[in-house]
Amino acid sequence: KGTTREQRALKYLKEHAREGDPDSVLETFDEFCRTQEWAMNAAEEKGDILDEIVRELRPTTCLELGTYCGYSAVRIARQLSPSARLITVEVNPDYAAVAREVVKLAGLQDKIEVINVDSGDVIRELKDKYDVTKLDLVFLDHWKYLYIRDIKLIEEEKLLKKGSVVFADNVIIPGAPGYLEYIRGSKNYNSTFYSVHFEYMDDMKDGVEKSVYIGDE
Ligand SMILES: Cn1cnc(CNC(=O)c2cc(-c3ccc(F)cc3)cc(O)c2O)c1
Ligand SMILES: [Mg+2]
Repeated sequence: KGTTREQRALKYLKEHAREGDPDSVLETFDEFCRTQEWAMNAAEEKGDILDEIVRELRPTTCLELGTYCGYSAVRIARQLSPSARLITVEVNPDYAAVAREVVKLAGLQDKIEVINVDSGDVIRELKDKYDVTKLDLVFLDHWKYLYIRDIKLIEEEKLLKKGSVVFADNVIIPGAPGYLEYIRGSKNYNSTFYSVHFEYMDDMKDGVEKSVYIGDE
């Protein structure tokens, strides 16, 4: 059919979601994934935990690694205060293009910046090029073997402060063993594991890990 799954999802959203309404975009995307085609959104139980973290933390500067189609970017940004913002990084240009459309459809383009680069490059530029001083929330949802590389880069750049939260998806499926070992073994974090269902699959279990930074600034 010449279209990709991501393009079909975007078409469905444009046809069925209420423009400018983030909740409608998310509900419609969940409907698409439940009735038409599965997609790797941090949805349902994972999204509920993400919602709770954002509500409690009230972050002003958020970083997401692994935008995909923008589902979790919209989920995070819909709860951000007026001056708060989310920088979301996607290495795949086709995904980034779809994500920008989804963000626009949700009316959140003033809160979300989608950057189409490799996360390893952009983390070093956040301070100088993206005017970031500290990150209040980091959401890891990109290639699972890169979680450990990128959290170390974030620490090296001194981008975390006491209370910053690092939230990681898929620590069971596909799994991020190196990352889990590192973050749980580090004295700079208090980590909590949540056993959750895999997105849109009631008979599969995954896990997410919430780590609060308590180390030196
Ligand atoms: C292509 N690509 C662009 N970004 C990424 C990073 N995300 C993932 O890899 C990812 C993968 C899965 C998953 C898919 C199939 C399967 F059978 C089991 C697990 C679930 C997720 O929630 C993910 O975040 C991959
Ligand atoms: Mg994921």
